Order: sequence, then structure tokens, then C-alpha cells
Amino acid sequence: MTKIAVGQICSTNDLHHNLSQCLTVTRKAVEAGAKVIFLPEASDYIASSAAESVSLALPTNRSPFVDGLRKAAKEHGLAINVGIHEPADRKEDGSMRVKNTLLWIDELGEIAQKYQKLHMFDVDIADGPRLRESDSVEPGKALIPPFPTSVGNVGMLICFDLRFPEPSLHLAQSDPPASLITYPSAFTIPTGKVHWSPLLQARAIETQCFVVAAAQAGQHNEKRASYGHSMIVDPWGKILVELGGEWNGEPEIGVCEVKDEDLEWARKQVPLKRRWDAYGRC
Ligand SMILES: O=C(O)CNC(=O)[C@H](CS)NC(=O)CCC(=O)C(=O)O
Repeated sequence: MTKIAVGQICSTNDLHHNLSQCLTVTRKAVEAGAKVIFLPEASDYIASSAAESVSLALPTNRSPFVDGLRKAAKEHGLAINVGIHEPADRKEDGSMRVKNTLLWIDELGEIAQKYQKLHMFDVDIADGPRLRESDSVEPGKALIPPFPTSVGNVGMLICFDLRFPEPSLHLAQSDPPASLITYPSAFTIPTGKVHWSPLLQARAIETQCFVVAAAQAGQHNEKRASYGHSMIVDPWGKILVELGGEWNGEPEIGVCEVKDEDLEWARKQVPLKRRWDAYGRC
């Protein structure tokens, strides 16, 4: 039985302020007895243009933001799961891009795992934002296998990846199989209102894993705002933690316990014996 925390922040283009928000929620998580803090996608910054995003990205070995979190992880002996940006290779047309990266910083402060977001959020929402993530972000090429941690085998995905059931099912059936899937996010408000909790609950129910989704909340700049509602869902699909959607300037956390018995219980209630013979493996 281990306690975990989700941290909800509002990142802007001020990396120093964003680090201080992350350190605030990390401190709150330590005080609450959590062994891991899950932080949102793009915790390091949310920019207002592709050019600004490219100009702010730093490699992890030269990033005061990443260094600050690594130090905190080591000092407090807790793991930190955090979404950041890294510089990527040039596009064919010569323009620069970034990677949308998720780090697992272990209890010793080391970067133990790294995942690069696969699916790009290129949309034009009616009465909502038009976003073209692929203008500035290089998509990743592969899933990373689930890895053992103090809170079970963690499978890492990011935000818009949540809309695709295949990668989470794949992680849940890997060796070792994931027992907890993390979706750090910065969901838009119009899509979040209708899609956020049903998608998170569906991913938990169909994978029979814990689903942890730390979310950005509030107004990041004149063009971007996020839905908030950070969540932790258990393998039965029950919402264990849900934070609010309003941003009052104060980064917050939600905490709950992750128990192996909950995984076993859900899997025993409804065994999901798949029929690969009829529809192929995903
Ligand atoms: O890279 C950054 O700076 C931050 N990244 C994001 O905010 C990303 C790409 S624009 N947001 C999403 O994927 C939202 C998905 C979403 O809202 C949905 O699927 O409905």
C-alpha cells in the first residue's frame, strides 16, 4: 500500500515560477506521505507560439527546471513524474522543433525513464482553440515498456494519447504488464468538459489499471486555458481523486492510496479474456 499524489499547476512561459509551483506541490505531497508526485504535461512551460516554445526548450542536462526537481526528489526520497519539453532535431524545412517528453525521476534524483509523446494534437475545435502541436513538436516513435516502481509497474503516455485505447492496452499486456498508467495533461476546456472523465475511466476499466492524470488548470496566456480536474481512477473505474477546474492561483494536490488488492479485485470481478483469434492483437 503506497500513497501517491497528483499535483495541479498553471504553467506559463515563466520557467522559474513554474518550477516554484512544482516544488510547492512536491512539498505538499511529501507532507501528505506520498511516495510519488505526478505533475502535468508541459510543467516546465506553456508558450503562446511555436517559436516561443522552441526558444524555451532546454536539454535535460542543462535545465534548471529539471535540476530543481531532481534535487527535490533526492532530498525527499520521492519519485517525480513530470512532463517537460526538450529540443528536437530540425524539420525537413529547416525549422526547429521540440519533444513533448515525460520523465520518471526516481527517489535518488536520477532520470530513470523517458517517453516522447506519440500522438500530435492538431485540431480546430468549434467555439474552442485551434491548435497544431505538430508545428512545433516532433512526435515520438515508440512506446516505452512498463517499468517497476514503488507504486507498481508504470506505463507512460501523455494527454492526447488518452484518446487512443491501443497504447494503454498494449502497456497493460506487456511484460511486465502495467499496473498504473499515467496521462499528464493540458486538456482544453471544451473537450475536457465532455471527454476527460469518461476517457480516463474507460482507460482504467478496460486496462484494469490505476490511471493517474495530473492536469494543467487555468489561463496560461491570452490564448490558452486548461480544464484542470486532475484525477486518479482505480482499476474498477472509480474516481478516487478529482481536483477542481477553477484556478485560484494556488497549486494543489490530491492524494490517495494505491493497493495491489484493488488490481486483483477488479480482475477477479470481471476477467477480460481477449479473443485475439477473432480480431487480432492490438
Ligand atoms: O506542448 C505544450 O506546450 C503543451 N502541450 C499541450 O498542451 C498538448 C498539445 S497542444 N495538449 C493536448 O494534447 C490537449 C489534448 C486535448 O485537449 C484533447 O484531446 O481534447
